[in-house]
Amino acid sequence: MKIGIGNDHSAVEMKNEIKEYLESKGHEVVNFGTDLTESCNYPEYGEAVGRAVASGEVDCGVLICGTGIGISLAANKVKGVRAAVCSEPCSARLTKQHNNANIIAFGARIVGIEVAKEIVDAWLDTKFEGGRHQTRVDMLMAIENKQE
Ligand SMILES: O=C(CO)[C@H](O)[C@H](O)[C@H](O)COP(=O)(O)O
Repeated sequence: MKIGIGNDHSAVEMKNEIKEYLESKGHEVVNFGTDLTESCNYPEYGEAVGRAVASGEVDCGVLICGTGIGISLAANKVKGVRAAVCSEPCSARLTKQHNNANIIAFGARIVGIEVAKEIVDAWLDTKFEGGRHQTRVDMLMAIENKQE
């Protein structure tokens, strides 16, 4: 798979480890995050990965900031994105099965590297179940097209 990865200053080391881990499993990883530990702003990186996923430039995305929350909020502003913050593998598996999340996010200040790898594996190794969940995902995405 071609996977976009993004991060802010709080997650440079974890981004590098996850990128290397994914590459070791045969994935192509495109880095949209910062490689610097100087303070920066997570919306830039969440949006970049969100746009890459929504346009099809990459198949899916991994986002990491301090908590995973801010950067996923940014990605979820992009039409077509379903970014889910997960701090353990069970939720990561379920967000693919039920929500067909196309971006997984987690916090470098919340989970350790081994749990982060388990989260990514659980999400990548799981398939969307469709059926009743497709109805709900369709409803989710239809919210984007409603006029305010
Ligand atoms: O956006 C976040 C929280 O939702 C991320 O955890 C950021 O990484 C965090 O806000 C950065 O905080 P810092 O004090 O500027 O390092």
